[in-house]
Amino acid sequence: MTTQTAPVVGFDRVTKSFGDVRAVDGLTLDLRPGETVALLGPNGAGKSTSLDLLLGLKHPDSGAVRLFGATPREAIVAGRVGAMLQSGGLMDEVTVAELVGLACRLHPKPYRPADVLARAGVAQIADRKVDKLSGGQAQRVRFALATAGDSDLIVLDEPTTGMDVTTRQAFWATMREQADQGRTVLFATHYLEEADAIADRVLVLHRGRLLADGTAAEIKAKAGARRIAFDLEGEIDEAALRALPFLTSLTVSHSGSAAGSGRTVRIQSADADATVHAVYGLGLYPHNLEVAGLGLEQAFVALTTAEEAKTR
Ligand SMILES: Nc1ncnc2c1ncn2[C@@H]1O[C@H](COP(=O)(O)OP(=O)(O)OP(=O)(O)O)[C@@H](O)[C@H]1O
Repeated sequence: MTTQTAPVVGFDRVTKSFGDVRAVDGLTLDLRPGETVALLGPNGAGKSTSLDLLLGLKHPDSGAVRLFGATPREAIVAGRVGAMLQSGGLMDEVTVAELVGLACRLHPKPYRPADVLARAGVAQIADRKVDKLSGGQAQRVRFALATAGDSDLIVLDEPTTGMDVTTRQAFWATMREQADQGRTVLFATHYLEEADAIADRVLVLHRGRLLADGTAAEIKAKAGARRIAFDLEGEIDEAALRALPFLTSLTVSHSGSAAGSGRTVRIQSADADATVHAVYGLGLYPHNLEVAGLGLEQAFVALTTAEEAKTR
C-alpha cells in the first residue's frame, strides 16, 4: 500500500550478485520528496544495477526496494516514476513524434505530446525516424519519454552522455525546472561537475556499498584533505618537504619566475594547518601561499582510492 509518509525511494539492506560479483552489497538508503540526488561511483560500482533494482527491472537477492511505500512495479503502473536508462533501445521505424505520443498515451497522468516534444528540445526533429538520430538527439528523446507524464520521481542513468556542451546545459536547465516543481530527481553520472552543480545530495557508491552520502560540500569535507600551494626561492630539500606531517601528495615544479630558480610546491594534506606550520618550522619562507578545499572530483578520487587501499 502507498502511504503518505513513505520515502520516495527506500532501499533496505539490498543485495544483488551476478555470479561471484556482488554488484549491490547491503545497500540501505531513503530518498525524500523534492531531493535532487546524484549517484556517483567508479566503473562497476553498482550504479546501473541499483537503478535497475529501483525500477523493478532486476530483483534483489535479499533486502527490499520500495517506491512511495509500494513495490517498484506498483509505483510505475501508477505513473509515479519516469525513467531514462543508459542503453534503453528506441524502437526502429517510428518517428520521434510517434514514440513520444505512445509514451504519453501509456502514462496514467500524461502531458500533451507537443509540450513534451518542446520541453525536451526535440520538436524540430519530431518527424525523424528514431533510428536515424545522433547520440545526443537520441538522449533527448529518451528524456522526452521519461517526462511524458506528471511523475513524482525521475530516474536518469548517465543522461548527458553523448550530449554536447550546449545541449547538456539546456538539459540541466529543464531538469532543474522539474526539480523546482517538487519532483524527486535521481541521476547517475560520471561528470562530477554536474553532481556538484546540480545535486543537493550526493551518494558515492563503491563496490555496491554506500561510501559517502551528503551534500557536495560534506563529501569534500569527508575526504578531509586540502590543497596547499606556495612558491619557494633557492635550493629545495624535497626529502624534507616529503616528510611534512599529514602530507598525502607532493609535486614540485618550476614556478616560471623571472629569476629561474623559483619552484612551486603543491601539497595535498589531511591537516593543512599542521602542514603549513611545519613548513615554517623548516625555516622556509613560502610566497603566494594558498590553501583550498578539494574539488568534488579530487574528493571522489581520494575517497575511492582510500577505500581501494583498505579492501586490497
Ligand atoms: N547482467 C550482469 N551479469 C554479470 N555481471 C553484471 C551484470 N550487470 C552488472 N554486472 C556486474 O556488476 C557490477 C556492477 O555493475 P554496474 O553496471 O551496476 O556498475 P556501474 O556503477 O553502473 O558501472 P559504470 O559506471 O561502468 O556504468 C560490475 O562488476 C558488473 O560487471
